[in-house]
Amino acid sequence: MTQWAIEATALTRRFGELAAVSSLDLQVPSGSIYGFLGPNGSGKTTAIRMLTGLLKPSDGHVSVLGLSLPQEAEALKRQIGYMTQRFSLYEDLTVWENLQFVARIYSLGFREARKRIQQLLSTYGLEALARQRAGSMSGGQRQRLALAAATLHNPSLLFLDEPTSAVDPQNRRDFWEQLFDLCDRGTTILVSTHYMDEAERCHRLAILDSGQKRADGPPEVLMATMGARVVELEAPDLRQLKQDLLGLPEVVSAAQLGARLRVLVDDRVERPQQWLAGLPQARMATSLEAVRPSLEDVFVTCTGAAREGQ
Ligand SMILES: Nc1ncnc2c1ncn2[C@@H]1O[C@H](COP(=O)(O)OP(=O)(O)OP(=O)(O)O)[C@@H](O)[C@H]1O
Repeated sequence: MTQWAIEATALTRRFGELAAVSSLDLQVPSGSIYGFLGPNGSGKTTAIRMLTGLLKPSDGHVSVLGLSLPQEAEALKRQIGYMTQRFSLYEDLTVWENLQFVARIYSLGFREARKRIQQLLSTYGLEALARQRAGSMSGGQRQRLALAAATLHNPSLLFLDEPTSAVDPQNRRDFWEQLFDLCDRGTTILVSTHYMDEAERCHRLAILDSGQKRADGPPEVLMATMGARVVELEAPDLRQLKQDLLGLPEVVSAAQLGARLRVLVDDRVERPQQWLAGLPQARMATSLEAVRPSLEDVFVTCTGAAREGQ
């Protein structure tokens, strides 16, 4: 196995005037869970489609599992699994029939298919639903079926495009347990999401915005090196305080969270807590607390989202 499951250099896809993905450099380590974090329209699906060989890049080089794309896309197909954003199985077929259909696509023999399907039904808690039509299942059940279908042929690389957008928090947690199980068994996973908590579970991630990669690395490194520190304030008039603080060049962003104001202070300010406490704008503050950064803070600092949203 090569060190990198995916390597891309200057990967670009244009649709007319629009650069949906622009000069993307990427290295995804084998055996890890790698995240694409970005808002709607940031280019996550377009990048994934290029990395699966389904969409031709306008520019750049891509190698996936040692195969050059798009030239070797056909050879790649059997080695990857792809769970698309929308449920792409047959709603009129039962769970069993859907999996049988996928097994036929991968030319599994009758016995082999039956064994593998039974295995998958057990892994993904679908045994009792085997004879149920996919169209009548809940979001979480459909998602488990889609994951079973995407992994039926034991791919070494799995692409998941916003897999948890239609499921509740408990199902999301269970789903991530299943991803870690797959990863423990050696599968490399590339997963796109716009949920920050989900991105934080990845071993590494790339932050995408308007088709460009703004940052990449392990979540804890991104949080430690984002160039700002976080202080939460409590005060009587948070809306006014927010406006006042945003006028200061040292303040990267300020966002209200319930009764608190979360302030990102440029890390050139040595003691952000004391600095804020000494500002006349913050004289009414009743509490000031330094807190751990989140990926949302990283996102705000590297995309400039906070200032645009003022
Ligand atoms: N086939 C296409 N033709 C024209 N424009 C496209 C096409 N596919 C995507 N785009 C545009 O490219 C940009 C990136 O879209 P993409 O679907 O890759 O983003 P995304 O991050 O996956 O968004 P979402 O979270 O909404 O799925 C968008 O502006 C989109 O409208």
